[in-house]
Amino acid sequence: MKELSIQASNHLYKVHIGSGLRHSIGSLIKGSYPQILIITDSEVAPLYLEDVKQSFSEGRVDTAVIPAGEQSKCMHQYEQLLTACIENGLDRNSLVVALGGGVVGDLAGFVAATYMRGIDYIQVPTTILAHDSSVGGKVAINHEQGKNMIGCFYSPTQVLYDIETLRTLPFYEIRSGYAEIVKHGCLDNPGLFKDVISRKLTSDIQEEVLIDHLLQGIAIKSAIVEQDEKEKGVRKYLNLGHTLGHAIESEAGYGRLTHGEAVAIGLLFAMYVSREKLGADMPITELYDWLEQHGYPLDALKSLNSSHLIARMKKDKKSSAGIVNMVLLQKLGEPTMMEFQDQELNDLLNHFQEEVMS
Ligand SMILES: NC(=O)c1ccc[n+]([C@@H]2O[C@H](COP(=O)([O-])OP(=O)(O)OC[C@H]3O[C@@H](n4cnc5c(N)ncnc54)[C@H](O)[C@@H]3O)[C@@H](O)[C@H]2O)c1
Ligand SMILES: O=C(O)C(=O)C[C@@H](O)[C@H](O)[C@H](O)COP(=O)(O)O
Ligand SMILES: [Zn+2]
Repeated sequence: MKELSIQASNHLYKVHIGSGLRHSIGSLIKGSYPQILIITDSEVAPLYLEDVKQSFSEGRVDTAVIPAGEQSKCMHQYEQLLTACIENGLDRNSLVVALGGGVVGDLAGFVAATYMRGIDYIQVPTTILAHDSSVGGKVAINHEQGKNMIGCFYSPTQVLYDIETLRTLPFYEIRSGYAEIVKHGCLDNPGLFKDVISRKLTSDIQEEVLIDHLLQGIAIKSAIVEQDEKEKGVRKYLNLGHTLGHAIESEAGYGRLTHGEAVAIGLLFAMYVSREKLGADMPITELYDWLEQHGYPLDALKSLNSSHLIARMKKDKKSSAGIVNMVLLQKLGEPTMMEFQDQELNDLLNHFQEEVMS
């Protein structure tokens, strides 16, 4: 089992990565909780809920299952889960277990953050993408007008990552998760970026390779989060590819593209803008070819209206007074921020479509 520690503002928590951990969640948890609510989704439940439930030998364990998919990161599911907390009699000594991908993690984390003004929760990630979402403490639900608009910073007390669960992911969820690994490489480890895009992803990636990529991604993320938990400065860099990515997700309709697919298009755009505005030498063609080879839906942008996308980018959390603030790269491994007015962004988006995406 591999282990990493992350220093949050008010506690230190560990990330454990290993094979088959789901069978030992109950015994790996630090502290004792008389009452536990496991929150998961309708696709993960038949696969892993019983294993996790059985791992608890003491305490009352209740479960709540939300419909799988991005649309569940919403006010309705949030309210239903709070009702489940109340009806199951959870109190301030109870624990929420978020068993699933980023949707369950963000939603269950937000429930834990707000129920009785905050109770403990642990993340039990089951997707590759959740190497990113399970650490750092950003928890949220979406609003029709924008991703993660309602949320807070609230770190888990532990992250228990059972690598064996990743074996049941469909291929498009593997590539979705890899978009955030590519992002982490672009931000702080050009070697990781180059390693990933030199590979052909398959459904049976070697376990050692996968663990190595996940650990490198988590290490990059946690180093940034430890410096700036509440995103006053350098944490904004973790949003590379998300200014356009989030606009695509909400404009297309939540769940039409996966988060990673939208971020992948956003990464290409960030590289394109970095080249145009900073003269940066960017591996745009290499990344494009790798994404295309793996079937990322690169033509999704064509069907979306540019001015609608810009309006959505202006509502991004990094924007201020309607001025869009994008993460760019001076070179691989050297992120920076730049502000954009609508017209310039509109021109860049149109040229990007013509020069890179067509
Ligand atoms: N909080 C953060 O820092 C952060 C970081 C990155 C992304 N996110 C959020 O994470 C979400 C995306 O997360 P995701 O990609 O994990 O999506 P997800 O949670 O929707 O999971 C993807 C799909 O895979 C299924 N699934 C999950 N685990 C499985 C398994 N082991 N085997 C088979 N199927 C499985 C799910 O049921 C779902 O249908 C987005 O809402 C995004 O905004 C948050
Ligand atoms: O942890 C962060 O900080 C990130 O930006 C990681 C992103 O991958 C993630 O998608 C995050 O939820 C985006 O946050 P948001 O504040 O832009 O909604
Ligand atoms: Zn993301």
